Amino acid sequence: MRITVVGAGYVGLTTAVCFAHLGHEVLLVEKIPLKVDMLRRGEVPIYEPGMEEMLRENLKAGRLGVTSSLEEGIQFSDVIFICVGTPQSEDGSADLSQVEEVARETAKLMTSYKLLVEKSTVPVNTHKLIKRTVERYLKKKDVPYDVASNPEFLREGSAIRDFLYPDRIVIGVESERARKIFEELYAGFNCPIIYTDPATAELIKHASNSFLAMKISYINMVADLCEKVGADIKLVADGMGFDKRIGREFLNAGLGWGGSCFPKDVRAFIKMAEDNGVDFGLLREVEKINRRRIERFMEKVRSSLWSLKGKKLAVWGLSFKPNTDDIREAVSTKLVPLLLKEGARLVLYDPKAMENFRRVFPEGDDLKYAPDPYTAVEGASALLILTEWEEFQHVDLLRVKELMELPIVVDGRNIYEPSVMKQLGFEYHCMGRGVKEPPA
Ligand SMILES: NC(=O)c1ccc[n+]([C@@H]2O[C@H](COP(=O)([O-])OP(=O)(O)OC[C@H]3O[C@@H](n4cnc5c(N)ncnc54)[C@H](O)[C@@H]3O)[C@@H](O)[C@H]2O)c1
Ligand SMILES: O=c1ccn([C@@H]2O[C@H](COP(=O)(O)OP(=O)(O)O[C@H]3O[C@H](CO)[C@@H](O)[C@H](O)[C@H]3O)[C@@H](O)[C@H]2O)c(=O)[nH]1
Repeated sequence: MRITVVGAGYVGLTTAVCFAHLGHEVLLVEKIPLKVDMLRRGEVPIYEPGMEEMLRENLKAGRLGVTSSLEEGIQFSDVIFICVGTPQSEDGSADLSQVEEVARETAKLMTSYKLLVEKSTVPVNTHKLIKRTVERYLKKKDVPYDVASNPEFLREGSAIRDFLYPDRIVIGVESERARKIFEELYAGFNCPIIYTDPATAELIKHASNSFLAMKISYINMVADLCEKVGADIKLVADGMGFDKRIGREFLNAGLGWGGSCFPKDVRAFIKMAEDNGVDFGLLREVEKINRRRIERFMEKVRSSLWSLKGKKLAVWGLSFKPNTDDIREAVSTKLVPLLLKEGARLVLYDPKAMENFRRVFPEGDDLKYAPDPYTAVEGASALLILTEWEEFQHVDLLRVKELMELPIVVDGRNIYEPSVMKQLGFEYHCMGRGVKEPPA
């Protein structure tokens, strides 16, 4: 089948590359010329494991093209996936201007049937706004079209796997013609495919994201309690997670949730509920708990070091989670300014996100970037861990200890075993876990 994908961000690029991989003919439309040039050369503007290889393979096979012309995209196929950004507006709601623009420009160019698919995360009933826009801008009023919702659930860092092997596919359609197109498109997928109305599909996406954020905030509160009573949050999460109704995923306590999705989507869901007369106080609390994680971590840093003034601190991990170079709403972007404000001198290291971070936080007298984790800890009074990159599991901790001025580690992601760290001679602070003394 021929498919047009508009927007070459995490979602659009993954959608385009994966559909091409599955044998469809895909044209990817991106409005930033620099991105178009890079993609045509087989270069990926973001770090996403496996993406570059798959992009090159599909460009070479001629199944995937990249253009900056929406007109070309509209002429290319009948199925237009809208994958543009829906960032947060000042009042917390989703800014739908990019979606509106695509709907408007598509309508102006449409001369035959099109299926417009919302893949971006949008508030409930956005499909109605798209329809209204299309009606307004259609040059010939009798051109048939459908608008459908097919929300995307992929995670950054595992985007390709999540797209190709999803837990479920959700499709909100209003016509048999649109449904048939989706049936053909997703024919090879071996997972539940839920056909519903567009409003329900739009809500499934938001309800899922907010639920996951709630799960993390919940476990973070339990982690605080664990610290007070001497229990171990990892074991509590394991014990809860074996219950199939709960599940172990998204029960990792620590610095809380960030990224380009949860913060803006939880906010948008609260606003959406409020606009519809529903007070979602529960989610406001979920946000509040998440904001407090930063302060909880700072308390640990302060109490382990007394004053931060003039102290050299190493920071490992800047991306909002491992396997991505994305620093949008990453805890690092909030913690680094706080640490600098309290007088600390920082040396930062991240396997992939340093370039992005440096653009926002340029190097200065008190802020340096290290080429590897060992250089970062040289002479440091403490090591702070903000992201659980796999690489940190494999460092030589004895070498780390030797390089540091003081062997203090404040781990915001619980990546090491407290008892092992103690044996190695570290003063190890983590989130919700104490060092268990061996039984007498
Ligand atoms: N990032 C994720 O992991 C993820 C996962 C699921 C859903 N989502 C949702 O999907 C949507 C896209 O997210 P993203 O992270 O890919 O966004 P992004 O900001 O990384 O990418 C959006 C891209 O669309 C392009 N664009 C905007 N208007 C355009 C137009 N008129 N024509 C062509 N290109 C245009 C932008 O230049 C940009 O490259 C959002 O609604 C997001 O909430 C994101
Ligand atoms: O047990 C956990 C799991 C995650 N996180 C944090 O939660 C945030 C989000 O993580 P994750 O969900 O893995 O990343 P995203 O790529 O933002 O993906 C989320 O947001 C996407 C955009 O809507 C959805 O498509 C995905 O299903 C949803 O998981 C990150 O800061 C993680 O560090 C935790 O603190 N503890």
